[in-house]
Amino acid sequence: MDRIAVIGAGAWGTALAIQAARAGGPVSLWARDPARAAEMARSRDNAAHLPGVPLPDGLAITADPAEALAGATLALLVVPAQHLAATLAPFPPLPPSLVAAKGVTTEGLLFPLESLARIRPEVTAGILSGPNFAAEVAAGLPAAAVVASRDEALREAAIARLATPGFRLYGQDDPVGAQVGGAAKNVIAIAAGAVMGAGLGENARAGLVTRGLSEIARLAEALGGRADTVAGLSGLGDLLLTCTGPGSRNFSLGFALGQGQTLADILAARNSVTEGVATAPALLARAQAAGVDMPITAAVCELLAGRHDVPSAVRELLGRPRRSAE
Ligand SMILES: NC(=O)c1ccc[n+]([C@@H]2O[C@H](COP(=O)([O-])OP(=O)(O)OC[C@H]3O[C@@H](n4cnc5c(N)ncnc54)[C@H](O)[C@@H]3O)[C@@H](O)[C@H]2O)c1
Ligand SMILES: O=P(O)(O)OC[C@H](O)CO
Repeated sequence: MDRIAVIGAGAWGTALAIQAARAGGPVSLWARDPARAAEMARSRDNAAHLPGVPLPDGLAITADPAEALAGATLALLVVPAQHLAATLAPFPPLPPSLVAAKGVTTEGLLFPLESLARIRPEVTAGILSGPNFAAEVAAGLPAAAVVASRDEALREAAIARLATPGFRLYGQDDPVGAQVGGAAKNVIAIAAGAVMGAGLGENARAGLVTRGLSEIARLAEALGGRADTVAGLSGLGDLLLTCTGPGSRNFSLGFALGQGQTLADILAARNSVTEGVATAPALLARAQAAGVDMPITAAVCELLAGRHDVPSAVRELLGRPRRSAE
């Protein structure tokens, strides 16, 4: 079986490496900190990001990019969106790759495949995205996701190598729609959490998530993606998960904001990435550049910047002129 290199040993990279080992065949997992890589290799546990899940024997852990990529025919790039390009810049040539990060960069306003193309335009690439909490995938609980790439051979090879009956992968050819959905759902999840944390009720959340889906679809279409992708696993599916699952870091951050905690205090208590925080203003700027109205994203930006609290952000949203329903 072909070797998979997983680049990034946070919760999701580790879970995907476990899944790749479960699917059969050799797997390398690259962690950026050599001391952490050594500790993970010794203890067979990712104590910092996915504690208590044994790392399978077939999983080699290294902090050396060349060692991680040696012999790999597929790479999964699972570094947070803000750090993807800087992390990969010194790496040796990459094999065909799927990016599993979800976000937009503050610098350059880039979605993950755009970040990758800036530094490695020659790499055949796609997106792996869907409603997937790392801990559940690592535990082998059933999950589904999309492999979105314009390259059919990459889609088929990745699905053949990574899917199992419990991790169902669907190939599709709209990576733009998939990466817009994956990034933007983080922002809408912050909004949903804030509404719930402030006690505004289930009706408010359902309305917000539905309007959130609409604004994601508008942006995806403006950037060349498709509305049917946004209605699928990488859009609606992931929105459902992160706007209702308290295990979502974006939802729980919004919830804490809604309860009146400050952003600084919430972030200080975390050692994990909450992509929606940096992504919200970048997504809004990208949407504005494309002439797309994203009022919920704009409200989340105001909330994160401390310019509005939840009730005033909601009042502003409700006071907007109505569009016809979409
Ligand atoms: N955790 C999940 O359930 C999940 C599921 C699907 C997608 N994702 C996406 O996967 C990506 C990675 O998230 P995660 O949950 O695995 O991370 P995590 O929160 O578990 O860990 C943070 C990761 O960020 C890395 N990091 C921190 N600062 C960095 C820097 N300056 N440069 C490079 N790397 C740095 C750390 O080494 C670590 O690997 C994100 O885009 C996230 O949205 C996560
Ligand atoms: O915990 P979150 O909010 O970062 O969401 C994790 C995944 O993206 C869910 O699909």
